[in-house]
Parts: sequence; C-alpha cells; structure tokens
Amino acid sequence: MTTLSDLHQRTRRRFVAAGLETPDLDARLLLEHCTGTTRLDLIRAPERIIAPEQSAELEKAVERRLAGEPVHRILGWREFYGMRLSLSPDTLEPRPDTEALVDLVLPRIRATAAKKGSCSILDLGTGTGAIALALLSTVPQARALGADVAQGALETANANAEANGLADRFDTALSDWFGEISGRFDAIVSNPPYITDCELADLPADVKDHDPLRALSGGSDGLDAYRAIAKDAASHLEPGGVVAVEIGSRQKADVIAIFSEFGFGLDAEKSDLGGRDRAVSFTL
Ligand SMILES: C[S@@+](CC[C@H](N)C(=O)[O-])C[C@H]1O[C@@H](n2cnc3c(N)ncnc32)[C@H](O)[C@@H]1O
Repeated sequence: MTTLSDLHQRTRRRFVAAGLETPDLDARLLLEHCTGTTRLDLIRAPERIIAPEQSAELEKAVERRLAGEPVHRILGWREFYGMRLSLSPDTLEPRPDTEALVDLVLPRIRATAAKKGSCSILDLGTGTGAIALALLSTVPQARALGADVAQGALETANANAEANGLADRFDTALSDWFGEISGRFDAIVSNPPYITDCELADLPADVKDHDPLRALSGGSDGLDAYRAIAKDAASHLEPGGVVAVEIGSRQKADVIAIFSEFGFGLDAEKSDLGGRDRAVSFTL
C-alpha cells in the first residue's frame, strides 16, 4: 500500500536525480493533480493511502516530466496574476515575467476607469487571455478585446474568461495584429513574439518543443511584431491612450526607436523580478 508521503518522496527523489530545476515543486504539483489532494493534505494526512489507479496516473505524469514536458503542460493550466488559466497547444504558457506588463499599465487603466467610468483594452496576441484577464480581474469598469491569429488560442482565452467570471467583459477577434480590428481603445497591450531566429535554435527544449512557434518567433531580429503594432497603433488609440508592450531584455532601445518613428514617446517602463528590462509603455 502506498501512502501520499511515500509517493511524494519517491517522486521528489526521481526529479532530484534527473537534475530538474524545481524538483520539490514539480513533485508536489503532479502529486496533487493526480491524487486530488492539496498541500495541506500532505502535511495533515501524509499516511493517507493512495489508490493504485491514482499512483498509476502519477507514474505516467512523472514519465512525461522526466521526458522533458513542462510541469504546467502536464497539468493543463498555469497560475497568472492569481488566476488559474487553461493552456492548449495553441497558447503560450503565461510566464511570471509578463506580470510586469500588467503592473506597468494598471495605474493608467485605473486612472482612465476612474475618470471616464470605463476603460477599453485591446490585447494583441492574447493567447490564454492572460494580460487582458488580469487587467479585467483588477479593474471592474474595464472591458477587453483579446485578438490573436490562432483560433485555438481564442477558444482557450474565452474558456479562461468564463472560468474566471470575466466573460461578460471579454470578447475575442481572430486578427493578424490590427487587420480585423476596428475602433479605438484606451489601452493597447501586447506580449508579442520577440525571439530572434538565431535565439530560437538555442531555446531550451521545454520551451521550443511545447510553446507554439508563432508565439515565440519575432523574425530575424525579433522585432517584426513591434513594427506591425507601432505602425497602426495610433489609428486605434483614444486621445490620451497608452500602448504597452512586453520586450526581450535587450530590446528596449530598439523598441523605443520603432515606436518613436510612428510618433510615440516613452511613457513608463518596468523590469521583471530578475531586474531585466521587461515592459515599456508609450503615448502620443
Ligand atoms: C508571446 S505569446 C503571448 C501570449 C499571451 N498574451 C501571454 O502573454 O501569455 C504571443 C501571441 O501572439 C500571437 N500572434 C503571433 N502572431 C500574431 C499575429 N500576426 N497577429 C496576432 N497575434 C499573433 C500568438 O498566437 C501568441 O498567442
């Protein structure tokens, strides 16, 4: 008979031996997922007997993890800004670094909502809906349109809006950047693909093999999406509006130069938790 604690220790040891970066966390998340237990159960009821089917399910999950699949792809969801967001093959796994973009633009969105009683947001390349939904969850007067070129991503974003009680303020549009977007917005936000062709080849397998290429690839210099967004942003912005984008840690000067070509000036910037340049915002 296998107990919860046995399974946890055994899984942890296998992950340590395999050199995984976060063996404790990965073991616990997979254990909880496959046995329907919580972190508290492991503390309060470590001797709980686990059914053979659940142990077998955990074994399959452990094998997938040891074969290099990211833990959140196995779980099928990832936390972002306090929300649980489902993933699909068409969506990037939202990263904690992207919370810097949310934090950067939030004061402006709050200020607009306070002044106008509403705030319209366009999230270009919405993926799971992470950025738009984080903003909606924090500012009740805001509405957002999440656009993406991947239909599958829009389905996941809509499901995430529904699951987090935000569907009545969230719409989606299938669009190549601004291609199918009409109207003007108080805030345009985006975490576009920004990896250069050269960097793509060197990405770790857990990113390269599991995040969709179109969510990563920013063209030869990584800046294609910023050019496309900067070119049409002014004609979709309300007077006094803001455009905020996530950037690669070495792209700040290039992205500022691209937006300035189209009349935008730097408004604010924010680093990620590792102290790297991560988000910039612009106004006209
Ligand atoms: C880096 S991911 C960001 C996903 C999500 N916003 C996040 O932060 O987790 C970039 C997203 O842009 C989308 N995308 C790529 N090319 C696009 C295009 N031409 N027009 C619209 N969206 C595009 C991808 O499908 C992907 O969902």
